[in-house]
Order: sequence, then structure tokens, then C-alpha cells
Amino acid sequence: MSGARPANGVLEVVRVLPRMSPWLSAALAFVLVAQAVLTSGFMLASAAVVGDVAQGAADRDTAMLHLGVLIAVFVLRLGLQPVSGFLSGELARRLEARLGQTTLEGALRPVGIGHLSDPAVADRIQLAQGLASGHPPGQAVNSLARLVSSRLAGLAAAILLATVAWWLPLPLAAAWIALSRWRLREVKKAVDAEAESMPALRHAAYARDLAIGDAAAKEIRVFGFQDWAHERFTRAWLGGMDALDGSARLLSRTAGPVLLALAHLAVFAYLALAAADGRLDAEAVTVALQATAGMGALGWIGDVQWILTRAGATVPHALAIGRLDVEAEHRGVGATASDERLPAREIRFEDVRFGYPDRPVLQGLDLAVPAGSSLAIVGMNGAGKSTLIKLLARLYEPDTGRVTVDGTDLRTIDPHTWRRQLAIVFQDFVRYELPLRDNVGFGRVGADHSDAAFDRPAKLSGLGDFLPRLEAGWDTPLSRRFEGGTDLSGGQWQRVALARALFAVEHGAKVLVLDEPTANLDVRAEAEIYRHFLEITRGLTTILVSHRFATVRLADRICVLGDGRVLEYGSHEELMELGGRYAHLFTLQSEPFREARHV
Ligand SMILES: Nc1ncnc2c1ncn2[C@@H]1O[C@H](COP(=O)(O)OP(=O)(O)OP(=O)(O)O)[C@@H](O)[C@H]1O
Repeated sequence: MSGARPANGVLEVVRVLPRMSPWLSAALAFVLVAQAVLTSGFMLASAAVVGDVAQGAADRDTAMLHLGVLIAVFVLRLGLQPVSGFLSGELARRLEARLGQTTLEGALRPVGIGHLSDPAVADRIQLAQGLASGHPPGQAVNSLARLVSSRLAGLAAAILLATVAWWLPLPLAAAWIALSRWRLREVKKAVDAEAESMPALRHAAYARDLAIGDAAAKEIRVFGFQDWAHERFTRAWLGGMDALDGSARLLSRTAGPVLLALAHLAVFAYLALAAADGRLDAEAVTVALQATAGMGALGWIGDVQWILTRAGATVPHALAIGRLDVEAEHRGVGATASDERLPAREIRFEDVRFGYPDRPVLQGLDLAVPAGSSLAIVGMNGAGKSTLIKLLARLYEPDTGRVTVDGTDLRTIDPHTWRRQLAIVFQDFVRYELPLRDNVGFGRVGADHSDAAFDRPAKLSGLGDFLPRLEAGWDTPLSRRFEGGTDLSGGQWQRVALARALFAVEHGAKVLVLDEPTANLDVRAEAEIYRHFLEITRGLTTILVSHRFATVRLADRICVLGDGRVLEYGSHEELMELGGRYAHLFTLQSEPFREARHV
């Protein structure tokens, strides 16, 4: 993804609003124009009233008419304010909701997950929400409405002033517009700096979340790095903010007022001389003075333009995230082949090479997993076991080589169809702070989530042991941060994750993948899983990643992964006979137990 430099956000807002809500946008535009017309009407009517007063109210009826028009225009203008406020508020809400959806859709759309660890994407997601500037996209609408209304009023004032003398608006317009452009350039610099300082601000946000969140609360206190978190947050935040403040300094503070003073001096001098000569009457002078003041609306409108520029800058980021499917590389999206019964014969990795941006992992991996059998994968930390699972789930795609299912390249199989065949317990499975029912039900969204539907997964995963102790049963939130919620132990969470995968199996998944499924289980719970292993895996193609050889030996076949490829492959007995790496590791792990038994 390209860098996080923003496009012209205000133009994007102007482009998006009419497409999103044409009627509301048109209504707002109409009200804004009406407000501008009424503003100039107010100037004209008040000038007419002043003229009547200057003439000593010679014509009483005309004077009353002028006064009536003045009051009517004033009341109408006042009445339109809440209408434009309502319309812009409604558009702001819709824009924010739309861009929020766009960001979510973009982040979720890619088949793989590589984009989520791309720092440029992470920056954009933050920028799209206006978190650093404190100005979310909705604020752009309100500011835009106020800016357009001011500009129209300024334009109307300029036209009125030109009726007094054609050249009068020119010096004022030149001075106000120049000042406005200088200031705008400064604010745009600040917006650019904000995009550049986003990595620092994300570091700050990470340190803050560590300090105030649940996840690291224990370690921060036990290891005592509260000061580190505090210091890290402050340093990163101030670093990010420095960049913003530094570039937000407005250089035009001196030249602007001088130019404005000169322009106003010229206009006022002319008005004074013309009035003294009798070329202008009181009414014309009043119109001219009001119009002169009104032309200020063409200049820099502090808060409004500041907020508009910064809130508007979020929009291109949200739209860019929304286009992620185009920008990211997703070969095979929209693939045609789909089959709910895969795999019938085998899953095969063929000469697969794959690496993350900073390191190669698999270097020519060949591996076959016959359908309906179980395969255990062992290997050192970092050998690439979990990576292999991610390739199988198509969360990443091989750099070269291919993964096939019954001979069909995974890239030509519809990813959603394929993933419905998979039931995976990831090593870093998610502990959803939601009721137990959702935690297990996520295994197949849309399926029957009644208590009875969970019976079998609960029994096989060992959930049944602690389910009766949960106050609200399946509806108990699994987080103490929610009313009536509870927290689970590591092993209990692992059973929940297993139940989730088994629920997917209940609903048709044919490939069960267990990445370290018993790492947190106590001996009894682990033994229980082993007891059920055959029942759990019956009829399924099972892939098991584990460092526990007692688990591994349950599999029909075992493969030892190392140096980015398969080093050994066979049944437990075959590999023990081979006397290679597996036999060595197995012996190493069983030794302490053997010794213990001798004690
Ligand atoms: N998202 C990622 N981005 C970059 N590198 C990664 C990513 N995930 C894993 N790696 C790296 O890829 C290598 C293989 O990681 P993987 O998690 O597949 O190993 P593993 O065999 O499952 O290890 P373990 O036994 O410790 O679970 C490691 O060097 C790891 O640091």
C-alpha cells in the first residue's frame, strides 16, 4: 500500500456527500444559498431603513415596508439556521457511518491477513478515524456547511459593494483571499505532519493501552515496568505532537494584517471622500460599510477551516482502506471451483516456498496429508508449523509452489467454501469477551445456537466439566468486565477454543487443525482429550501441531519440519525405527518420566 500522505480531503467530502445522500445534500445546498441571499437582503433592507431615517421618515408607508422586510428577512435567516444545522448534522452522521463501514469492509475484504501487519495500513486505519487530530470525518460536514455559507455571504457582500463602486471589493477580496490561502497552507502542512507522525502516535497508543488495559496488567506490575510504560507513552506522544505543533506555526501572522489594513484604508478613504462630496447618500454608505464587514467571510475562518481541513483529511484514508482489495495482492479472489466435499483424496503442499517480508520460512516444502487421516507436525520453535497452517487456511499464499486439495490449486477454490471445510484451533486462539454461547457458536455463525446444539462439542472438548458452575450457563459473558461475567483459566479457555472448532465440525467442516491444543490443559484434561481423540477425529482429515510427543504419537503419520522443509515423515513406529531427529526428541522428552519412574 502506498504511503499515508493524504489527498485533498475536502474535495473528497464534496464528492462523497451527493453520492451518499443526494436529497439531503441538495437540500443543504439550497438552504446555504438561501441563507446567503437572505444575508445580502438583510444588508439591503437595513440600508433602506437607515435611508428612511436619514430622510426624516418622509414616506411613512415605505419606511414601515422597509422595516417589515428587514424583520422578515432577519426572522427567516434565523429560522434557516436550525434547518441547516439539522441537515449538516444528519449528513455528518451518515458520512461517519458510511466511512466506518468502508473502513471495516476494506479491512475485512482481503482473503489473506498480510495487509493487517502492514504499518502503512495500520497508519491509515488510525488516520481514517481522526484519532490523532481529534477531528472525526463527520465534523468536516458541519464545517463545510459553515464555510460554504460564509463564502456565499462574502460573495454577496462583494457584489453589493461593487454596486457602490465597481473596484471597491477588489483590494478587500485580494487581501482576505491571500490571508486565507497562507493560513490554509499552514494547516495542510500540519495535516501532512500528522500522517508522518502517525507511527510515533501509534507507539504512544500502544504504550497507553498496555498501561490501562487488562492484557498486560499482571506483567506490568509483577515485572515493575509501570515507569517504562509511562515514559514510553509520554516520549512517543510528545514526539508525535512536536511534529504537529512545529508545522502548525502560522507564518502569515504579520503580512496578513498589514495587507488587510491597507485594503480597508483604501475603501474607507474612498467612502469618506465620496460621502463628503455628496456622491454617496447615507443608504449607500450603510450598504458599503456592511458589505465591507461582510467581505471578511471570504477570509480565513479560523476554527471552521482548521476543523474542515483536519476532519476532511480522514476521508481519503478511509476510502483508501475501502479499496484494499484493489491495492493488496489477492490472487484467486473470485475463483470458480467450489466443492463442499473437499478434500476427498488428499491435501498436498507442492514445493512450497514462503516468507514474511523480513524472513524466509518455508523453502521447498513437499507434504501430503491423505484425506481422513491424521498428521502430526513437529519441529523446533520458529520452524514454520503455524505458518503452514496459515497457508492451508489461505491467510497467506505461497511465494512459489502450490497447495492443492484433491489436485486442485487452493487459489482456484472459492476461499469461503474452502474455509467452511476447516475447523482450526489456532495457537493464539481468540478469547472473545462475549457469552460462552458466542464463543463456541462462532464455529459456525448462522447455525442453531441452542443449548442442545452444543451438546457434543461440549462433551468432547471437556467444557461440560465447568459449564454447570457458570452462573448463566451458555449465556455467561466470559469477561469480568461485563455484568455477570466471569473469567476462565488458560486450560478452560483452551477447551472453549476446541469446542468452537468441534462445533464447526458438527456443521460440516472436514479438516480439523489443532495447533498446540493441549498446551494449557492439566494432565487429567489432556488424558480426557486423548481418550476422545479417535472419536473427535473420526472421518476427518486432522492436522495436529504439538511439542507434546504423547499427543503427537496418536497421529497416523508424523512429519518433522526443519530448515523450511520436511525432514522426516512416517508413523511413530517408522520414525522411531529410523532413529533420526524424531526418535531423538521423543526419547529426550520421555527421559525425565522414565527417570522419575526409577526414583
Ligand atoms: N506475521 C508474521 N510476520 C513476520 N514473521 C512471522 C510472522 N509469523 C511468524 N513469523 C516468523 O516466521 C517463523 C515461523 O513462525 P511459525 O509461527 O510458523 O513457527 P512455529 O514452528 O509455529 O513455532 P512455534 O513452535 O514457536 O509455535 C518465525 O521465525 C516467526 O518469527
